[in-house]
Amino acid sequence: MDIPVQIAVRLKPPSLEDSTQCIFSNPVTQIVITESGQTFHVNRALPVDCTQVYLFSSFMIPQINCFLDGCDTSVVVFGQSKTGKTYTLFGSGFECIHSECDQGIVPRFLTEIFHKLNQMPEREFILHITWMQVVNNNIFDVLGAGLVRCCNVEEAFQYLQMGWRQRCQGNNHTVFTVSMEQKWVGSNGILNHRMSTASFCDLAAYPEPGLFVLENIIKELLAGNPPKHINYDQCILTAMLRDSFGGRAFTWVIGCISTEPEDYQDTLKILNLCLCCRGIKNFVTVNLFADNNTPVYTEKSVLQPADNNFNIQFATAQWIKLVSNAEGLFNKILQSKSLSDADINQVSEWLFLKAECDECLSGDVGTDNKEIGPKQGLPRIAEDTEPSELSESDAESDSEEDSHSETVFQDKLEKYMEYFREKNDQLFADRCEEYLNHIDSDDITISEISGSQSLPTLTSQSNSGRRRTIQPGESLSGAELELLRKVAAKAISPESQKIIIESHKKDLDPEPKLIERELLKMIDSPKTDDICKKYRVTKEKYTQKQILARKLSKEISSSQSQLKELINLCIAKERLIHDLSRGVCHNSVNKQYSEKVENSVIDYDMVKEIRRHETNLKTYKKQIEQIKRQIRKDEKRKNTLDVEIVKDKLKLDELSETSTDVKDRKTNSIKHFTHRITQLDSILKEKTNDLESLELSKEKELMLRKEIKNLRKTRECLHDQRCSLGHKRKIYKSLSDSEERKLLECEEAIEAIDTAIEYKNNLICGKSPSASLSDSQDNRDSRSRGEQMLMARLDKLSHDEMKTLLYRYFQKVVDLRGACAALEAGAAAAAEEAAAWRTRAAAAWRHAQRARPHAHTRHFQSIHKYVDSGNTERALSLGMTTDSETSDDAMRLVDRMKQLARCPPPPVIPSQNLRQLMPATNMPVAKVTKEKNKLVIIQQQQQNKRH
Ligand SMILES: Nc1ncnc2c1ncn2[C@@H]1O[C@H](COP(=O)(O)OP(=O)(O)OP(=O)(O)O)[C@@H](O)[C@H]1O
Repeated sequence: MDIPVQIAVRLKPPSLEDSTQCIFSNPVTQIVITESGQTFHVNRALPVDCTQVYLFSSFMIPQINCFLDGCDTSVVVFGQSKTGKTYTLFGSGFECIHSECDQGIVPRFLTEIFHKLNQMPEREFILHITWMQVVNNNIFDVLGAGLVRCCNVEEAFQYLQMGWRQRCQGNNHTVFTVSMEQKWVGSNGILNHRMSTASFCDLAAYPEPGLFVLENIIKELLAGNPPKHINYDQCILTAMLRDSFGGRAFTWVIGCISTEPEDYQDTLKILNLCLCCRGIKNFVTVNLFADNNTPVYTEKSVLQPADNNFNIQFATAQWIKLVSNAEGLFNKILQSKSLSDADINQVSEWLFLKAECDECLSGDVGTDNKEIGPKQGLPRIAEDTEPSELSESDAESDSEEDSHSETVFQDKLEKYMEYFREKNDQLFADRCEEYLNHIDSDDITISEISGSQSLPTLTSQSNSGRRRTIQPGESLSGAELELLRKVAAKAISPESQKIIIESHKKDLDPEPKLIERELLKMIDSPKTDDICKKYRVTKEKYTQKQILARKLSKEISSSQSQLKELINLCIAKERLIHDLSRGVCHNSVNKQYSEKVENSVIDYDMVKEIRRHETNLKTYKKQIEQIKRQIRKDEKRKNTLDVEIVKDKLKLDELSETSTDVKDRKTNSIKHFTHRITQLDSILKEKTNDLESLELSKEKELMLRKEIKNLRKTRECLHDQRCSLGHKRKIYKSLSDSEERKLLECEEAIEAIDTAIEYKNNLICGKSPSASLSDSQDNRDSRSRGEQMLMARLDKLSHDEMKTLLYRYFQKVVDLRGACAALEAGAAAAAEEAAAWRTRAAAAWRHAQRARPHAHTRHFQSIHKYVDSGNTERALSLGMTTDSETSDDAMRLVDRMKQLARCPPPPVIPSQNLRQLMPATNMPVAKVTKEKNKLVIIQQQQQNKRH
């Protein structure tokens, strides 16, 4: 099985506590990160304070189990000088003064191996150690005795102590090897014979030449797809590490690195080399001996064939029971729907094979078999059922013995029944628990399955077990494959296992993974886009590979069932041939000569028949070979696909992790920026408002100034008009009515324009126009209710309405002024007339003085006095009382007075009073002048008041 080289990175603790660290590791995410942010994904990122125990337990247990199961293992330590390579592999030393806690991987490995072997007394083992050093491409045996046999841990430690003392110090490579041969008979009666080697290599630091050669080989291996021939014999080191890189060992590479900034470049080099190793795939297999898996019978069983026969029959019966139990259990598990697709396939296949077995056992195999007899037994152990026929013949020869053996048989039957029932129940309970644990946590330790007891059950679970019957020792058994699969699963790190489970789960779940959805939804950015793209491409590949793997599984299982059919046919044929041959022999040996002649024709036919069957058998065997080759090819392809799927899954996970990181960082920065933007936005809004108001006020000011300018122009025009009209009136002493009105309009308009200019000036100066225009509290208080209502109404008028109203008032004012002027003129004429009359009255008086007595004089004097003072009523009343002899002039005077009394002089309306018609009666009057480019505003309200 292809298992990638596994990588662990160990950081050497900084020499000083407060010294700066330029490399960090995250044991949770298994990432080593440099100060520049460069990340290295490894299988184990060990913490800087990682103890020797932690290091050992974090990845060496699966290696030990693998080694015990017959696989080669390897630990290779890379690193610059003084980074703890030797410390990691061996510890600080093996003298009494050295603490056990400091023991490195090698002593712990030896301790654990001997401990486990002690727990498995059924295993015979021979364990050897070697300790070699490569100094300048020369090999140097540290122990001086080549392979050294160790029977127990104490012996091993003695050699360790010795080697530690004898080893060469300096920059050289050290290779420590433990090789072990094991033999044991499994509870299934199968002899297991395995050989495994564990090598531990403490590599020299750069620039040792062998290291460069190794580096090149690693790169060659990495680039070689399909694998090309690698020349390992370039130097001693690479020859020794042949199995560790691109070979058959289950390899862990440990990168020992320094965290000191001055070693940064060297550290990066080591990390990159480690990462290169990660891409190498080793083909790990169980090293089986050529004589493995052949049934082994104990002495007793050889001596008592009848008992053995019985045992086999009984075992067959129990086996059938066991298989039925398993069937029930599998059906239950299938119904629970908690299995992945691959598991469902496996279980379905198992059930299918079971059904086939049932058919076979019920005697419906074929006509050939039927001819032979009813006792078929299981196809795989068909030859073992032969002794049953023997027992028949024995029965004929010795019937007495039979009756005795029947009682013994009954006793034994009961004993074995009890024993098998117990065993069966226990086995199933164990398997069931293991299986459920596997479903729950996917965390079966290899040690659980590596024991000899677990093998039969695993064989029963695996269809590949059939291959053993076909070609013993040539390929791996189902149990072994299962074991390797689990070793591979263990070796891939718990994270990868999770991924596999996830991927299985996902197959059942049509909903895409959350992270995937999230990833696809991610915010657009070049980096995220790239990740998304990569993720999609990898995902597509991954899905295709999964489909292909499933297809291959199906193909394999159909080939296997085909194979099974053919094997059954072969067995049947062999039996037939065997029986026919026996028949021929029997004829030729036992019969008389005459009978022989009689039967020679029959024999001839039988021989022909045998030949025919033999030809058929050959064809079947050829087909079997072909199918086997095909299966092997498919399985290899599937294994490669499986590894690729796991790799893709890892890649997908990495990508999703990266994208999550990017996304998190992005979200954080987006949050930060959003906050900042909100802040800036509010500031901007404030500033914009200020600016707007400033701009507005500037614009407004400009507008106002423009308006004032225009108003002034209009005022000038009006003023000109007024002047010309006034001039005309001066010249011609009077004006036409329309001209008079025009003059008044001009004057009023000029006054209105002045007010408007004053108003706009107020606005420019920043005085609230409303303050000047709107009614102040005083005004409001002083107003009558009617006025207040009127003001309220005016406030609600629209612009146009206000314009119309103002225009009307303007016309009214002009009208009033016109009327006023007319009245003034009338009054002036009347005054003139009164003066004329007074002159005439005086003349008349003088005339009367001369003609009348003094009494009248006083009377007329008082009349005149009242007329002069304007008290016409009084003058009139006096006039009434005048004598009848009063002159005609006096009478005319009286008439005129009466006329004047009926038309009193019109009241003079000062023009400024017209302003009171406007709502703002106390509008401030400001005089705006320019003085050295500054506006000087003189408040004139007081003056107005005085007016
Ligand atoms: N993780 C660690 N914890 C405690 N001590 C350590 C650690 N790593 C290394 N040391 C100590 O650092 C020193 C150097 O370690 P070691 O000799 O193992 O380095 P090295 O890489 O094998 O060096 P060289 O290449 O020269 O053989 C030793 O004294 C060892 O005890």
